[in-house]
Amino acid sequence: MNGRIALRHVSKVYGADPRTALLLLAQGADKQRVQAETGQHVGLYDVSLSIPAGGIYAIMGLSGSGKSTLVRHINRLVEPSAGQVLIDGEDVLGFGAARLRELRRRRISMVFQHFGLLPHRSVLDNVAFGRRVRGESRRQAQEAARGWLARVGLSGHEHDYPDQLSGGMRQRVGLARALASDTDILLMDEPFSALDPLLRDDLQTQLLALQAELGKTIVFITHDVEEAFRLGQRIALLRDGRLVQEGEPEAVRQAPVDDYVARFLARVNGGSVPRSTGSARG
Ligand SMILES: Nc1ncnc2c1ncn2[C@@H]1O[C@H](COP(=O)(O)OP(=O)(O)OP(=O)(O)O)[C@@H](O)[C@H]1O
Repeated sequence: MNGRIALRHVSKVYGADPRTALLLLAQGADKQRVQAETGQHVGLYDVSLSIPAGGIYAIMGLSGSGKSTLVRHINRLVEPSAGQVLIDGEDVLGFGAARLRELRRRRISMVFQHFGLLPHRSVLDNVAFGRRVRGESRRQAQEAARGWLARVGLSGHEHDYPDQLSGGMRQRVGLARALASDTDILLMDEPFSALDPLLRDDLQTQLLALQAELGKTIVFITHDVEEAFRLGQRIALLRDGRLVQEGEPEAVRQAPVDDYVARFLARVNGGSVPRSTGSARG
């Protein structure tokens, strides 16, 4: 089964000669060796996974493990060195410029860690932006934007500018903007990482409620295992560009495939490190 989004054997090498790097990787070299021998950076290697429609799929891993690289393949902000990226069974690599633009405007929106707001536009115009780009009238787009700002608790701030808001409020604007775009897929790249724990908890609760109500397909990157387990209906763990384990949180928690995963999971196991099973994924 494909799922809404599927990656098939996706590899990404940042550098001028990905073929040499891919050959080394196929021979069993790791990311560090590829870098030492070719000077190139491995973003991802041979990642295949399937993201079901209508749930939150959490992607976790340490810094540099390839999380952003993976997610940016979905809207083709990053082009793979090898492999396929499918949305509803269609390979987005085959899309021409016009279809790609449509994909980004109508199907997929993105929320970034550092908000990505337009500094010289009001909060209202930031949230309305995606709808304006799609050709909606200013009045209609602003009306929808007002509704989403109310949903994330920001009524009364429509005419503020981003730099007048706290980090938590800016992130709510980012979320409202993505929701206002009315896309069925939401990519969220460490959206809550810069926030203090209480705010973070609050936004996680809000995201879970919104997802349950709206049924969007959300791909959520985090380096925080507790956040991944709280939000994800499925989780994937990356290490050095490779997918180490993927599945439902409880299944992963009960049966980590190796000691690395077991140590990574220690925090959601009350500090104890479960024994790895050494079994297959999932
Ligand atoms: N534009 C780029 N040019 C060269 N190397 C890159 C580029 N983008 C990412 N990389 C490398 O690819 C690897 C994966 O990076 P990526 O940003 O996807 O990881 P990440 O898990 O999202 O990290 P973080 O949590 O720090 O954001 C890293 O080694 C990184 O240095």
